[in-house]
Amino acid sequence: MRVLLRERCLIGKLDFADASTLSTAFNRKVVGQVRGTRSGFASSGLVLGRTKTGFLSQNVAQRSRKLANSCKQTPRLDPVLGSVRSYWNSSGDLRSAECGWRNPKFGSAQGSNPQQTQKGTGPRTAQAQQSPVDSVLIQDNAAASSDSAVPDTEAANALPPRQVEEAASTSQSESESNGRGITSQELEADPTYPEAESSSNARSEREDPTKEPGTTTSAEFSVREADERGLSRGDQEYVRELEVATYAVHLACLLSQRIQRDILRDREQAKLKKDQSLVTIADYGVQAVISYILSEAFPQEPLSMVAEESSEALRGREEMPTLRKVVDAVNDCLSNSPLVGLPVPSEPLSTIDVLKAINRGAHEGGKKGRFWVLDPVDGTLGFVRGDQYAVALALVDQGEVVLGVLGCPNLPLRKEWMRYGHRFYRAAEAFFPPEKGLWHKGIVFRARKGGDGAWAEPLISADVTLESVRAQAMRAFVSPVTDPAQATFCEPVEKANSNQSLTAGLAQGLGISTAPLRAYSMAKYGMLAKGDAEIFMKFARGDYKEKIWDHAAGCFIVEEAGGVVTDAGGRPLDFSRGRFLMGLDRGIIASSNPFLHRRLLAALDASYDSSTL
Ligand SMILES: Nc1ncnc2c1ncn2[C@@H]1O[C@H](COP(=O)(O)OS(=O)(=O)O)[C@@H](OP(=O)(O)O)[C@H]1O
Ligand SMILES: [Mg+2]
Repeated sequence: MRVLLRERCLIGKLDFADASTLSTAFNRKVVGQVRGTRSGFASSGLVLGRTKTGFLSQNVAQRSRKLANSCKQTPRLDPVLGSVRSYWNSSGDLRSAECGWRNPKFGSAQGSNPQQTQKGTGPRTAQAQQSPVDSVLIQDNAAASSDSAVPDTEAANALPPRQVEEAASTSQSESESNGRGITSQELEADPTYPEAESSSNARSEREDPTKEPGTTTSAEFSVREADERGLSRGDQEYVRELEVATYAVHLACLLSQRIQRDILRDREQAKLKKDQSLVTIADYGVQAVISYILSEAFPQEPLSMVAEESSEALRGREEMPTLRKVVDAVNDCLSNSPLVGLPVPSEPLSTIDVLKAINRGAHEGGKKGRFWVLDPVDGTLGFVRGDQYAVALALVDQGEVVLGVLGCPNLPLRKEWMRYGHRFYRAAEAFFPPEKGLWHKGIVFRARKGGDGAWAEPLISADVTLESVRAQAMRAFVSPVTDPAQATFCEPVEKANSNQSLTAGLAQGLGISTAPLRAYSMAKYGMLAKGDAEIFMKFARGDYKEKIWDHAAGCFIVEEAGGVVTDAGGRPLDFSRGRFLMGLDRGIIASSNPFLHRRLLAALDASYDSSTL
């Protein structure tokens, strides 16, 4: 009798030194290694399998090596997924192993010929002979995604351009003058924007039929809970704001996830702004969704928000297809509102509604009053590359950050994964099913002043209820490590955004021995808040002025998780001086505890040479 076992393995160009980290991350044993050279590029990798027998490992390694050598194009950057079939006889001896793999980059499946690869002495089973080597297990995440919803441009072109341009150019001063930005006449004149059928259908399906008009929303419920628990007024402050902000970020993350999948299929969707920074439909869409939800939840006062995007770049006839996509994405996203206990808008938002919502982000900030601070898609570069990014929302009251919500849709629960590209993580996740709960879908951090520290919860998704997400929420704590030699530091990926030679020198001075963890976006603050790294450093070059939306939410979350964030002079970041972090001394540093922070400041004092920046 023969037993056919199908082993799924992961083959990738990974450093063998990473074996233990990777096998911990996978909770799998490393069973083989691939080495080979082709076209001048070294091809090497690991084979991870579920088996515990070294027997398979040898065979797999041999087969994989042959495959690597026989391929015209060896994988250079992306890890490659493959499969191994092994044939065992009844006594447990391996008769043959076959290995196939595919480089998603080049799209061609590579596989060994079953006839040639058979090593065993016994005859092959009919089943084994008939089925070809399963050389393509999973495709690149983006290609496999089923989302489409790319609207036709005809309807968008039907919009009178003048009206849209006017709406797009509404300045904050105008919007402050009437509190809503666009006059009711303009609103009425809004042409019947082709209402997305899908949005209204989705809405009627999703609308909670059990919810009576006038019943409490979850946000109200929290306030009531707080009342019942007899909390003082001070303790209750910002409870409702935090709830609404958290729901808004959860929902907006769904929008960003969808657009990220679209972008990975079609990179043309990312555009350059005038300042040469990237912008996508997600930036506008997330800003509109969050702005809309906040202004609906707190209608008593006009929404004040300092946010990265303005609709200026959406002006003009040629931008109408983009604008149309933004409006569709916003309505599609808001149709999911019941997922977070919020009502669906009675009518889908019109183009003007969306432009107005985006333009509410033009507040100047400052010391007085309350304003929200939003980076709709922080780490746009990571976003378009299918990697880390964050949706970051904070509330500033009288110049002080009082709550923060940081959505990190691609942040893995296990820090080992941060050493690898996120697309690898997604592909491998499909390969080795997640071990723990809902955390593989992304993480949302939240905290408020006077609350009980920072919390992390899994990101909601279409099939995951708010209740199940909340049931898994955990307090987020910074790492307990105090020995710099044991510490990990993180920093921006791009050299242009931070002086990496300066940070390398500082790390060396501190005795940090591990390589820096480079990650896009405020996900780095998230990593600190959940104990994945002990230090964060960013030293912008030249006269670059840091923006408050790039740090407000992340900085607050880290502090609430027990960490310290200052500038390089040891002063707290000042979010009360407008849209920029004015008066910043050199750069931004964050540590998991005051002890490490003092050591870092001392190292900075010792090694800082102003000519290096
Ligand atoms: N020259 C320069 N120096 C320093 N910082 C800059 C610079 N240019 C842009 N930015 C801001 O940095 C934000 C991205 O920071 P990251 O930590 O994600 O950087 S990196 O992409 O990982 O290198 C990025 O945020 P997003 O625009 O939201 O991506 C910018 O606000
Ligand atoms: Mg940013």
